Amino acid sequence: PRLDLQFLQRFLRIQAVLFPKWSSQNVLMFVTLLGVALLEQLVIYQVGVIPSQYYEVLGNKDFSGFKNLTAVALCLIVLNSMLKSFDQFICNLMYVRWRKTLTEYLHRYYFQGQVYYTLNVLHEDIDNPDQRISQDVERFCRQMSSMASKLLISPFTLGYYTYQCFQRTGWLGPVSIFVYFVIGTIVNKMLMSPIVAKLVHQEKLEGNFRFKHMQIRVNAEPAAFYRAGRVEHIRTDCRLQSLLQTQRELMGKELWLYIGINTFDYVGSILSYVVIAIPVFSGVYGDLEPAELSALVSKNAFVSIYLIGCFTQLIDLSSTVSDVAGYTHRIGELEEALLKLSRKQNDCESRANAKWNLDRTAPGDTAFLLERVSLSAPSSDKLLIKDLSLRISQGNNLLIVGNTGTGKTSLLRVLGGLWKSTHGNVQMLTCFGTHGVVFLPQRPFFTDGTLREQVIYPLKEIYPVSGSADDERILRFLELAGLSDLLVRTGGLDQQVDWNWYDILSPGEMQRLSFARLFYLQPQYAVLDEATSALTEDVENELYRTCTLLGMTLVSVGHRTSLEKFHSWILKLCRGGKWELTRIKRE
Ligand SMILES: Nc1ncnc2c1ncn2[C@@H]1O[C@H](COP(=O)(O)OP(=O)(O)OP(=O)(O)O)[C@@H](O)[C@H]1O
Repeated sequence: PRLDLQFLQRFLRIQAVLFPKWSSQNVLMFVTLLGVALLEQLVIYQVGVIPSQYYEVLGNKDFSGFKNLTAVALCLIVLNSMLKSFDQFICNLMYVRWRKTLTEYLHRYYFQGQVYYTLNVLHEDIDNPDQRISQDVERFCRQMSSMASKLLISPFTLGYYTYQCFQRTGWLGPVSIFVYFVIGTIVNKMLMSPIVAKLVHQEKLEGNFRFKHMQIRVNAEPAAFYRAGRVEHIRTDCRLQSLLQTQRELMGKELWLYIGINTFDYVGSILSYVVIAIPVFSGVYGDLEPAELSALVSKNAFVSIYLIGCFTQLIDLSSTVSDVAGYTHRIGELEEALLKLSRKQNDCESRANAKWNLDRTAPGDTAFLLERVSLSAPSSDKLLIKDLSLRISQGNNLLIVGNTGTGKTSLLRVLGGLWKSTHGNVQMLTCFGTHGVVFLPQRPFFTDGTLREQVIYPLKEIYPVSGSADDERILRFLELAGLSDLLVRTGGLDQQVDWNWYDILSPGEMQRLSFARLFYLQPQYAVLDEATSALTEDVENELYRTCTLLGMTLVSVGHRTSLEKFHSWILKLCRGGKWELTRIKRE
């Protein structure tokens, strides 16, 4: 990542997100900021020429002029400070708006379909997408807003003060200042490029460090059983060290940039006097009195110092610009990956729909149709399943068995659309959810919120829309799942709890709660991936019986032979992609 064309393209794309229309709120805020900043500049100019007026009234010993000038100066200063504060306030508001717009934009793609899964599990070229969305976007918007008003106003101030400087010093003043600025910019550009690359790397390491802490937080219990404190301490410190090492290197590179910026600042302040000295020594102001000359010098000095100041401010922004460039690359990379994945997903969906419309050979009671499907694990050549043809239809419960790592869950991933098959055709002829298929993954999933929200998940609202009837259903299904006591612990279905469900439920309780959810959703097809592995055989029997009574067709992965009685087919996966599909005989 550098300050190159790619940076410009990514930056412009982000700007298009931040300012989607001319009438958008962000544009209006920007225009207001421009108005306030311009007004501020007008007042600054008036404040800037006050010292020269003081020279004049003091030189002429004009007391009433002095009083008037002091009154005007006080008013201008109050106005100036108010405008400056407003400027800051609008910048802060813009920061919040930008963050909202950009984060929501990224969320839209991130949570679309299974993009978040693909990005986190299968896409290895994008590191820490969570950190990019939460931290990098925040820093990008903060840095942008901190330089917004300075950047926005600079064309106006540069134009105005160049004209003023030209009027007072002729072409020599503005031209020498411009040349000075161009040299400064070229030097700074060279110093900034390595910083951008380093910053991108530093943010990656920052994400890795945070992830390590998150890993400990989520797995605190198993880690504590292993007495993993010492080893995790070493590993976490190791990540911290490499992060700090990169930060030190970044600071080393920034040192050269700061040397460049400060030299530019101080040489600039001398340059302003050189610009004024030229007409003074060349005799342009030979006929002026000393008081008049000092007033004129003060006025001219303000103009040229201000012009140099404008350029210096731009150069001073170099460190902010290099930060913005770093974050732009990280957010830009994420945006590109998100757009690519969501486009791919849309393509797949439309292709699936096209097939759905054209191919009407599949009977209406079929959920999945697999034709000569082969699949291997992502980024590996290991063949898990070869040429599997299968139809999963209503009433034909299927049990998938096989040794560890033979691809049982992988087959479910293909059915669920998380993975693509390497060969063959997989059709899902039903929908996800209450009228179609619901998956219970191997690791139960809970969200934050009340007990009701856990049971009705992923539905957002009560289903069906009948308050008390729904409550009764939930209570009944919690009882069927053997979780009536949970209701007492939570203090009711809708009691807000501030605990983490993973910490307070045992693995068995988690599986029971997943079943309560399944009963509530009551889909036509239930895909259960070792969903009763933490429960006794008796409880397993109970839960499976309830599923059958509720009319669900089951596709289960499991190791226990006791499961066979609930299924009519058994698919055994063997090593090397081999498989056997047999009908289970009833005694
Ligand atoms: N995201 C992934 N990237 C690469 N390989 C993976 C990924 N997920 C799983 N695998 C590999 O794919 C193979 C099949 O995994 P799968 O989870 O389907 O096994 P399984 O048959 O369900 O095993 P188990 O009985 O232990 O649940 C394993 O060798 C596993 O290491």
